[in-house]
Amino acid sequence: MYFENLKKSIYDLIVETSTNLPKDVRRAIAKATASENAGTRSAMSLATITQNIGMADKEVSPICQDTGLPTFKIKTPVAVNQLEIKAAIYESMELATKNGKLRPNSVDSLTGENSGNNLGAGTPVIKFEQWEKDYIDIRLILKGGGCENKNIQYSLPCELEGLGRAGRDLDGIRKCILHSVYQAQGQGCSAGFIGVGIGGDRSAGYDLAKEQLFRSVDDTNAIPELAVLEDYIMENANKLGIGTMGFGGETTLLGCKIGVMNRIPASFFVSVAYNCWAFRRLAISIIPDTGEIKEWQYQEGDKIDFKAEASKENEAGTAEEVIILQAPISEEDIRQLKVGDVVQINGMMYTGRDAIHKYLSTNDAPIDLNGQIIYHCGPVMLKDEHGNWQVKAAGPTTSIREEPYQGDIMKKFGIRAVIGKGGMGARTLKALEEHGGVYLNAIGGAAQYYADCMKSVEGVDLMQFGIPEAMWHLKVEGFKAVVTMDSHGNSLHQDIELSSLEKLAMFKDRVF
Ligand SMILES: O=C(O)C[C@H](O)C(=O)O
Ligand code: SF4
Repeated sequence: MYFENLKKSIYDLIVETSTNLPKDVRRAIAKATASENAGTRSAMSLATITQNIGMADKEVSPICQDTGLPTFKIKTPVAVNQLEIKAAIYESMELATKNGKLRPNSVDSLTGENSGNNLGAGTPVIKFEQWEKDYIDIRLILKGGGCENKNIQYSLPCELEGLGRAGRDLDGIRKCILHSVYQAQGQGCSAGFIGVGIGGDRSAGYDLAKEQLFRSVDDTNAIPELAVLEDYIMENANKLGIGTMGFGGETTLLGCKIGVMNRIPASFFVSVAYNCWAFRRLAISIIPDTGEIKEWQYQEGDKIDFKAEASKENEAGTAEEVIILQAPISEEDIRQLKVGDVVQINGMMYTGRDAIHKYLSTNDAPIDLNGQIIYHCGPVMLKDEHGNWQVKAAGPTTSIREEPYQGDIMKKFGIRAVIGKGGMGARTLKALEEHGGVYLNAIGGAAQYYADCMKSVEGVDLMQFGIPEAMWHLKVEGFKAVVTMDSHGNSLHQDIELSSLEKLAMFKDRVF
């Protein structure tokens, strides 16, 4: 019975972590929502984000389609069998994947094959420690790939754009942390949380940074200098004006937690783990005799119940002037769109992410893409009892990874719009101008909100790349996005990057 109970406890932890955002994270997001100016793109995005949190909770479905690299940190009393816990984790992971609570996310790095059940070499990550207490503590974080890609490690001393020299002292650390927020821009689905590790070697530094993400958002650092630094960063990183999704705005950072460990004389690392707003981490205490849950962690304070229904702000943001797009779209219509326009898509779109872009660069498309819309998205899909595919979660993925291919592919196949998040670079911008195309920024992490817009799955191609990477043919209704790169050479991402760099430079002078 112990093993069955243990499996159930871990399964519940996985489902809860994937679908129900912790109380402290909700409060931070509510605070950001309250401070954003009404009518801005950031306010509209936050309204979508909070609605999405409510929907995930209500439907017990993933908050974001990228359920990340599941990382378990476990503390056990001395006599507990750790191998049994590992076995229970494997079985629970498989079941949670089968039930659509986790996306199959474990990919063979050499062959590209998705294992389909979230198990494989190095996945999930499981780390054990022993302790003197009489219960088992299991912590889980589901940290998505987009924010993981924005982690950064500095080796001091170094030169930082906008900030100049960062030396081997508290002030140098301050500069690195501010720079880490700047370099993430909106790509890790800002506003984000950061965990910082000072010291260690390269791997211990990152471990320490990630460990900070397990601290409660509301706690105060026990080391006075670091408590001051955390407050300083929270106040000043929010002056960078990057805002939600990088649309500009008041809140760029939702939390900053800093830890320190010793280093060796030659090395001085500052490691930063960036986590998106979809900050999914929870913990349980387990009774070692029965395997049952004794207590859920992170339960302090009020729980803000975000509504699963559209709010006024969300409607207001879209109602002012929504442009309806329906594919196939003509070049003429696309050239009318300008940065800042809010669009609503009705009709067909086709998913395509990393594997598809690489494939399309050297192969024919499986369907006619002339005038069509490509959606950078790796959804969570499940078959219903009739064998039909259902979209379970389907927010955008970070588009910049497709930068080497995007412009050429749009021209080659006549694609008129791509949807993703975080924006794209100069090469794509040039192609949008030459060919007549737009980049549409969807709200990152709003996987339930977008899944709800998907009215039917009309087909799928290239399934050999696995569920997240296949080309899904989706019929949508009321799919909201913002034009952030147009065919006239304008890019909101470029503008925000420049203006935030100018603001970053205001923090050049010594503070500590
Ligand atoms: O893999 C995904 O679906 C999204 C990813 O987490 C991202 O932020 O790009
Ligand atoms: S899509 Fe955004 S919210 Fe989802 S895991 Fe990636 S960074 Fe996080």
